[in-house]
Amino acid sequence: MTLVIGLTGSIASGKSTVAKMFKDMDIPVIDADQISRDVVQPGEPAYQEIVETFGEQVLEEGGDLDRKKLGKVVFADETKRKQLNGIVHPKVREEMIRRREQYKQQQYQAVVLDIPLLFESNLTDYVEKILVVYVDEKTQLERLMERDQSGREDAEERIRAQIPVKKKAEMADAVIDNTGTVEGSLQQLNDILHGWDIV
Ligand SMILES: Nc1ncnc2c1ncn2[C@@H]1O[C@H](COP(=O)(O)OP(=O)(O)OP(=O)(O)O)[C@@H](O)[C@H]1O
Repeated sequence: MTLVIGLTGSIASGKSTVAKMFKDMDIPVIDADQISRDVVQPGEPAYQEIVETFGEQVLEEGGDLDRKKLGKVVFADETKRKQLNGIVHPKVREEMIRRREQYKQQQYQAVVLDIPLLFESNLTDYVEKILVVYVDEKTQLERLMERDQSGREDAEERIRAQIPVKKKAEMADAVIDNTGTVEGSLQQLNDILHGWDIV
């Protein structure tokens, strides 16, 4: 039996860092953000629908989707944003499930669905265990500003746009506190996986 683990957290809490630990253990990781970029590539299912809905103004010269322009078009308009999500989200979900089932068939011990907005998008039923990567607020802000070279206000606003990571931790089956060192977080991950009878 393959254990399906949902990996989530908040912006800059350390999800990618923990996802890499899973990959290093040869546990496959399905990356929702990557898939949401894949499904809008020319020739892929969501691409045509987006062009039909929003027009060629959202394309780059070479025909690729211009994500920045599209972002601008939907940013200020909730109806359009919903329209876009209505096109993209089902395709992303479909692809995540397809890959999840593939890994199950291959009888991996575990498969990880890396979904930053697992709670916000109500995808908790897609997984069996929820693992939240937590970090305290001060460290989160510092790491976000450092990584993205962004100002305090901008970083605070992006953090506020998601459910607070403390709240997510309360809804998790297991929590990694990534406020300390990466080595410390790896130790916590190993302990959690032992508890789930993996590796
Ligand atoms: N334990 C740690 N100690 C020091 N720095 C860390 C630690 N964990 C992560 N970082 C750094 O903090 C930043 C955020 O980590 P990471 O990119 O893994 O977060 P994330 O949750 O995937 O973020 P996002 O959702 O924004 O993509 C990165 O620059 C990363 O190198």
